[in-house]
Amino acid sequence: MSDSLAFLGWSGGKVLVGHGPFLDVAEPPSSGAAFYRNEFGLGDPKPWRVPAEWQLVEPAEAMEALGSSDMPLISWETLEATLFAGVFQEITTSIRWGIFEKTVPVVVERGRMEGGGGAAFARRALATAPPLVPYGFLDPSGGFAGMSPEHLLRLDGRTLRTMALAGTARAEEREVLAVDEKEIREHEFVAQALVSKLGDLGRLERGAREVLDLGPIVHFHTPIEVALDRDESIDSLIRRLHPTPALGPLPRTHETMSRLQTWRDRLGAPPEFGAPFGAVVDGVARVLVAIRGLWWQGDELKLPAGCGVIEASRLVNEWRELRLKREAVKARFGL
Ligand SMILES: C=C(O[C@H]1C=CC=C(C(=O)O)[C@@H]1O)C(=O)O
Repeated sequence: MSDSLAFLGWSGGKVLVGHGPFLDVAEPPSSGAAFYRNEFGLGDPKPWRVPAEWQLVEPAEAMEALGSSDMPLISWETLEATLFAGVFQEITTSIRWGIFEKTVPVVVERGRMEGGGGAAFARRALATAPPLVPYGFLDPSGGFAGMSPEHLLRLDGRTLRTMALAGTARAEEREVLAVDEKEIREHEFVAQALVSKLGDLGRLERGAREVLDLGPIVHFHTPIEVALDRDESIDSLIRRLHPTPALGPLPRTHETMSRLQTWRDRLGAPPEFGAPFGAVVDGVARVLVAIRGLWWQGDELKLPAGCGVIEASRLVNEWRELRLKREAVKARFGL
């Protein structure tokens, strides 16, 4: 047994826990469990990680197994707006030139930890309640843990479920979000892109756009379900969907992806931030979008957040939205 561990909120209130060492493979096993971990650009040829041991347990049991280490003390660095402002400017120029309709830069707040955090972060993530889903991957040198509100997909037999999640406001601004044209437009880019990416796979049902409450923060949410005409592999569905315009560029081309990757690298986004993270258990798959989390390596901590930028976006508002998302993550982790 090694000290590496992965977890993911599963159906029925359970959590899937996998213990390393993990065997990295190109395809998911047809029975048993494997985790899916990849980078944003999906460059890993063996993204499936088969654990040496796995269980589906109650979150409390998974938390207990992580021990009782204290939360680390964190000294956060002041986040300078200059770098983001430069990227924002380049994005708005690209939008005006017609290269993008929408893209999603990522800003990273950095901190230094005193007293190691992995297990304590994972325990906090596991304490979350739906609609947030806990996820994480830890080894002795580093890892990530978070509570994501966004499923990239859930696949059970020929039923595929996904969602558009984009458009953000503070809880107090819930009413105005519901009629905010810019936020609706931002959301509709995502919902309509999903409909057009999936429409040829079977009978698609798009649910109504509604406001999803996540405590201090609210989003527009549209559920989408497809009754698939034939069996589809999880990997091909992941590639078809990721990144949706909730995290990626619209249109999604080699060129727009590479521009986004350059901005992400410049701003220091962790490679797995916004990437699919999921698992398969006996052929049933759940794949999240890895957002609202913490990433660490040694004593260095990162808290990334992204924001959708469209033509109507303004720097000050996006900066405020990024802070809101980071504050929501800090509050959930008790930081
Ligand atoms: C990219 C993030 O959020 C996504 C999910 C919900 C709303 C979003 C938005 O309004 O921009 C983002 O698409 C993040 O939390 O870092």
